[in-house]
Amino acid sequence: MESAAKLSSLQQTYAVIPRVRPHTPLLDAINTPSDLKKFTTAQLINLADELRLFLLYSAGQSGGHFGANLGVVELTIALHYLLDAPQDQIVWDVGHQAYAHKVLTGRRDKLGTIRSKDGLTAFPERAESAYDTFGVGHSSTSISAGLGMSLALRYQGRAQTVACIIGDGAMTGGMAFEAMNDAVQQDADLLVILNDNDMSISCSIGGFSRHLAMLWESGYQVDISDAGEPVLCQRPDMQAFDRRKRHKEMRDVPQLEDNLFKAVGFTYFGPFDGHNVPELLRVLSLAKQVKGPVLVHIYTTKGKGFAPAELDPVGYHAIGKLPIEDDEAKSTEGRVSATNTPKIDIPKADIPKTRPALKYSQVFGQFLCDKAAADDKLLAITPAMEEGSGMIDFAHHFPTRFFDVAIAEQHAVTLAAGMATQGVKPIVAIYSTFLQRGYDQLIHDVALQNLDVTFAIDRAGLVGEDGATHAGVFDFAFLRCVPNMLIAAPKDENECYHLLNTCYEYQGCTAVRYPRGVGTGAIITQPAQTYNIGEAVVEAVLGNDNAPNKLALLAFGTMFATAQQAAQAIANDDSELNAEPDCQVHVVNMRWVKPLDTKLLETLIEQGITHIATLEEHMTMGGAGSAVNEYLLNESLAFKNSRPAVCNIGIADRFIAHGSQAEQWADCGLDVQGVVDQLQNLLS
Ligand SMILES: Cc1ncc(C[n+]2csc(CCOP(=O)(O)OP(=O)(O)O)c2C)c(N)n1
Ligand SMILES: CC(=O)[C@@H](O)[C@H](O)COP(=O)(O)O
Ligand SMILES: [Mg+2]
Repeated sequence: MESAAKLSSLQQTYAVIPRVRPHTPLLDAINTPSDLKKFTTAQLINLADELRLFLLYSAGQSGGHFGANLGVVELTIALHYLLDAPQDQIVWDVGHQAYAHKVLTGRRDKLGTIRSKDGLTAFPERAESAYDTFGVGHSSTSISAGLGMSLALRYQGRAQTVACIIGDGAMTGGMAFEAMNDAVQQDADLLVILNDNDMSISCSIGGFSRHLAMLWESGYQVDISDAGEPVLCQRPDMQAFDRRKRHKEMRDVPQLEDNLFKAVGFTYFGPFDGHNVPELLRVLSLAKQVKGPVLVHIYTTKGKGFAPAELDPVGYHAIGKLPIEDDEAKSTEGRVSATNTPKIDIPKADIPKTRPALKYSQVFGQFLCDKAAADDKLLAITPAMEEGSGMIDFAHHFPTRFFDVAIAEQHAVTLAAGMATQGVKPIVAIYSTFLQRGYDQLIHDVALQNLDVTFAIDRAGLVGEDGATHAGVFDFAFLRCVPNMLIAAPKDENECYHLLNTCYEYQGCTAVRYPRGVGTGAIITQPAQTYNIGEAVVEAVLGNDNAPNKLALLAFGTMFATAQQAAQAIANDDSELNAEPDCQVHVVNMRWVKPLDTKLLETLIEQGITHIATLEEHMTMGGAGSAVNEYLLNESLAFKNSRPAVCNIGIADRFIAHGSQAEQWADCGLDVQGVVDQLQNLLS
C-alpha cells in the first residue's frame, strides 16, 4: 500500500504516513554530523529521502510541528555537511523546524519522544544538546542571537561560522530587522539563510511578503561565483515553486536590483531551490566564505514530501498524532477552517448546565462573531495566530474588521491603540507568552493613555508540549502593576464569553485571560447584562459550620475546577485523598485579578475565616495570590488583631518542563492531589 501511495516527483512524495519504521540505512549510519562528511552527493540526496520518510513516520508517532520540518530536510543536511557543528554555530529561528537537525545531531532514536514528558523539547534547547546553540521558540530571535555569537567570536579571535536559519514569517518580526541593521553596522561575518516557503501560518501577508513575491516575479537570480561574488542572471527554471502567488496589486515588477536585503547592506544571493542538494552544497560552501553579513534566499515547500501537507501547509503547521492508516483520510482534529468551524448554539433560556467541553479559542471566536454582528465598532487584531486564536470564522465573515499583522506583537498592540483613538473598539487576540513581546507598548501606548483596548489573552497558564518557552504564566504579574488595566480570569466557557463581553463593553483597557485547551462543558448563555467589575462569587460552602478550621479557597480562572475538587476532599472526612477532617471550605470564584473583590475578603474574614488559600495557574511570585497578600497586609481592616494563615498555591520559582498539561500541573502541584497536600499543610 505504501509503495502505491508514492506519487511521482523529483523527490519521493507520500500520501500516507508510514505504518512501520522505514528502512533508513544511510540515516542509521549517522550518529554525529561528522558522519555526513563521508557521504557522496548522491548519498546525501538519498539520505534526504530517508530522513523525510523518517520524519513522516516519527510525526505519526509523536504529533507536533510538521510541515516546517519536511521543508528543511535538504537544507539541514547541507548545513551539517558543510559546517563543523557544534564549533560552527547553527541558530534556528522559532525552532519548530529543527527535528531534522535533532536527528542528525545524535537524537534520531529519541525523536519519537519529542514534546513528551522527559523527552526531547519541541524546539532547540541548549540544555538538551551542544548542537542546540540557542534556545528558541519565540520567533525572530535568530539573527540577533547569531550576531551576538559572531561578535563575541570575533572579539576572541575565533574564526567560526555562524549560520542563522529564518523563515519568511519570522522575518516579519521587527527584531529581525533590528538585528540586520546592526549586523551591517558591525560588518559582522554572519550567514543568514532565509527559508522562504511563502506559506506560514498566516504570515504570507503584507509588504514584505510582496517583496519576496517580486523577487520571484522578476525572473532573476543573484547567483554566487566561485570567487563568492554576486552575479545577476536569469533565474533557472524552478517549476516546483510556480505556485508563488503574484500579488494582484503588484504594479510593474521592479528588477531584482531593488532588493531589500541588498539595500540595507547585506550581500544577497538567491533565490535558490532549497530542495536541491547539489545546488545547496555549491551555494552554501561559497557563501559561508564571504565576509560580512550575507543572506542566502532559498525557496522551499512547507510540508514537502507529504502531499496533504503540501496542499494545506497552514493546516499541517502542527498536528496531533496522525492516524497511521493506509487510507488517505486524515484526522481533522485541530485543523479548522471558516467552513468547518462548529457554531456554538447559545440558548436564550437556561438549559442543562453542561455540554461537550469547548476550546476557549472557539468560545472567543464565537464571541467575536456575535459581538461584531451587534456592534460595528469591533475590530480584531492577531499577530499571525489567526488559526490558533480561533479567528478563522471571524476573518471569513468580517474581513474588513480582521487584521493579521504577521509576527509583529509590538506593532499589534500599538496598532490597537491607534485605532482606539478614532472611536472604534479594537480587540487584540494574543497568546499570553507572545504578549510579552508587546509589553512596553501595552503600558506606554494603551494603559498610559487609558485607551479602550481589550486583550483576549489565550494560552494563559501551562500549555503542555510546547514547554517553557510558550507557558503563559507571567501575565497576572506583568499586567496587575499597570495602572488602568483590568484583568479578568474566567472559570469556564460561559464565564469566558461573559467576561469577554464585560471587558469589551468597559470603556478602558482590559484583559481576559484563558488557557489552551477546553473548558468544563458549561453551557454558554446570552449575556443579559455585563458582570459587575471586580465582583467575586462564593460558589460553594462545604463542610460543617462548627468546624474549627474555616478555609477561604480563592480560585482564579480555570483553577476553580481544581479548587472545587480539592475542597470536596478537604471538607469531606472520608475522602480517599486523605483529607483534613473538621474543616469548612468557602470555595470562591475570584473571577478578577484586578480589581480584587476586597469587600468579599473583608466579609469572609469577619465571618471567622481562619485560613486563606489562593490558587492560580500562574507564577506565585507576583501573581493573583500576591495581590491578595498585599491587600491583607497593607489595607485590610479586618486583620487588626487575628491574622489568618495564608498560602498561595501556584507555580514556584522555576520553569516548568514540557509534557502534557496534566503532567505539568502534577509537576508543579496544581493537580487536585497537589492542591489538597498544600491545603493540608496550611491547615496543619
Ligand atoms: C513571537 C512569536 N510569535 C508567534 C509565534 C508563533 N509561530 C510559530 S511558527 C510561526 C510561523 C513562522 O513562519 P516561518 O518563519 O515562515 O516558518 P515556517 O513555519 O514557514 O517554516 C508563528 C507565527 C512565535 N513562535 N513567536
Ligand atoms: C511554534 C509556535 O510558536 C506555534 O506553532 C505554537 O506552537 C502554536 O501553539 P498552539 O498549538 O497552542 O496554537
Ligand atoms: Mg514560512
